[in-house]
Amino acid sequence: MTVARTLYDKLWDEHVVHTEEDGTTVLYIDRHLVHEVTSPQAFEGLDLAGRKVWRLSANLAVSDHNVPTTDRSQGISDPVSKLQVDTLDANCDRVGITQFKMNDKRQGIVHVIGPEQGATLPGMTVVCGDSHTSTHGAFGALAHGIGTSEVEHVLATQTLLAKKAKNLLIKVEGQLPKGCGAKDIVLAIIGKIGTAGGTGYTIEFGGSAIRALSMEGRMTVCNMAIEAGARAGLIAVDDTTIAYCKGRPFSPSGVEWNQAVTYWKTLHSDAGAHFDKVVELDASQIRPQVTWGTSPEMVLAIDDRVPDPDKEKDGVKRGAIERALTYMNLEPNKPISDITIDKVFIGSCTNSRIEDMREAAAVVRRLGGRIAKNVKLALVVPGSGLVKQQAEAEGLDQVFKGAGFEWREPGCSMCLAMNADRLEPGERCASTSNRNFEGRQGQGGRTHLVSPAMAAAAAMEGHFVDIRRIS
Ligand SMILES: CC(C)[C@H](C(=O)O)[C@@H](O)C(=O)O
Ligand code: SF4
Repeated sequence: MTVARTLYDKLWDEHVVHTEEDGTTVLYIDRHLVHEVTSPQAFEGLDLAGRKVWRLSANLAVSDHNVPTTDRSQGISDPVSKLQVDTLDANCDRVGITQFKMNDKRQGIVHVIGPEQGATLPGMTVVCGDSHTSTHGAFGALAHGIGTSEVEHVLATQTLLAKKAKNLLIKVEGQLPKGCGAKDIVLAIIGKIGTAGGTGYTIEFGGSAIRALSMEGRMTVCNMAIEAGARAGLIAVDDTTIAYCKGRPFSPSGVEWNQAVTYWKTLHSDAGAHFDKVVELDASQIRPQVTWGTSPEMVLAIDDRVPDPDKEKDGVKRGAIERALTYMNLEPNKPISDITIDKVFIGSCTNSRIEDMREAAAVVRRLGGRIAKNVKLALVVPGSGLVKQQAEAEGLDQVFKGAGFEWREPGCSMCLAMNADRLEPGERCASTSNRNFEGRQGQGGRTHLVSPAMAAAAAMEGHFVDIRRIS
C-alpha cells in the first residue's frame, strides 16, 4: 500500500537528489528567477570561482525593484538604481541568461512575469532571491525565496541545500461575501495565525473558497504565505491551473502538453495525508480587511475600530500596539472607516495582475467622478508590460486616468522605496502591497494594506469605505 502524501511531500520527493542523515537535502531546482537586487554578488562569486551557469535555460531574469515607472526613454536618473539594472543587463548578456530588459514589453515584476510566461508551471521547484517567490506555489509548484549565496549555488549547480518543513493545511470553506476577495482571505488568515503562525511549515491552502479563486487570486494568497511566516505556500492543481498554463510561451505543447497534464493532475494531497497542523476559516465570515499597524498581522475589518491598548492585558502586546499606533498616528477606538489617506498605491506582486486592475477599475467606474481632494497621488502600476497592454485594450487605463489616477510603467514601484515612487514622512497610504513595516514605502510613511477594490474606493472617497456597500 502506498502512503498517503501531501502535495508538499510529493513535490519534495520528486526533487530530492540526495539526503544526509540529519535531513539536509540536495534539492533539484527546475526554475530560477533572477532580479537585479539579489543577483550581483552571486554572479561575481561565480566569476571569482571560475564557474559557469549549470543550466542556462532554467533561468529567467528581469529588473523590477529599481526601474522607474514614469517615462523610461531617458533611462534611470538615480545612480544606485541605474547601477543595479545595468549590472543585471551586463551579467545576463555575458553569461547568456534570458532577460526581459527594461524596455521589453514582457518586463515586469518577477513574480508576475514568471507565471504569465508559463515559466512557472505545476510540479516545478521554483526559486528566486526574493521572499515573495511563495507566489508561484499557486501553481502547485514548490516555490520559495533564497538568499544571495544560494542564488550563486543555484546558478552553479541547479540545486539547493534545504531541510524539509512541516505540513500545515489552511482550509477556507464557504462563500466569500460580496466585495471580498483573495486579499481579504489572506489578510484574515494572517490576522488569525499571526506572522509567525506558519514558521517552520509549508502551507497548503485548500477548501472551497480557495478552489473558487482564479489563478490571479491564488497568487495573491500564496504571495503572502511568507508574511504568515511560511517560506512556501501551495495550492493543488485543478482545471483552473491547467487552463491558465495552456498556450503560454514557456509552456509545453503537443504531446509534451498531454504528458504534463497527466502528471499535473496528480499534484494534490492524497485523501488521508497527514498534516502536522490544520487551521480552518469560514469564508462567509470574512469582511473587507485593512491593516492598522506596522505588521501584516495588525489587521482588522472595515467595520472595526482601531485597537485600544488599554484593553490589552498582556504587557508585551500592549507595548506593541502603543508603538504601532504612535508610528501610524492613530487614536485608539477610531472607526477604521474614518481613517483618511494621502496616497493610494494599486500594484505590487500581490495585486497588479489583470484581475486586480479590473477589480479596481470596476469600483472607480461604479463610484464615478474623480479621486478625493485630500488624495495627493493615486498610482496604478500594472505588474508587467503585458498586463498593461491587456488593461489598455480593455480601456481600464482610461477609467483610471479619467478619475485622476496615474497610470504607470510596470515594476515594484511604491511597494518598497527602492525607486522614485515613495511616501514622504508622515504620509498615509492605502496600498495593495504585502508589507506595512515602518518605512517600507518611504521613511516615516504609513501603510495600510487592503485589496484593490478597497484601495480604489479609498482613493475615490479619501478614506476607507466598506466595499460591501458599493459591490
Ligand atoms: C529586495 C528583495 C530581496 C525583497 C524580498 O526578498 O522580498 C523585496 O522584494 C521585498 O519585498 O521586500
Ligand atoms: S512588488 Fe514588492 S513585494 Fe513584490 S517583489 Fe517587488 S518589492 Fe518585493
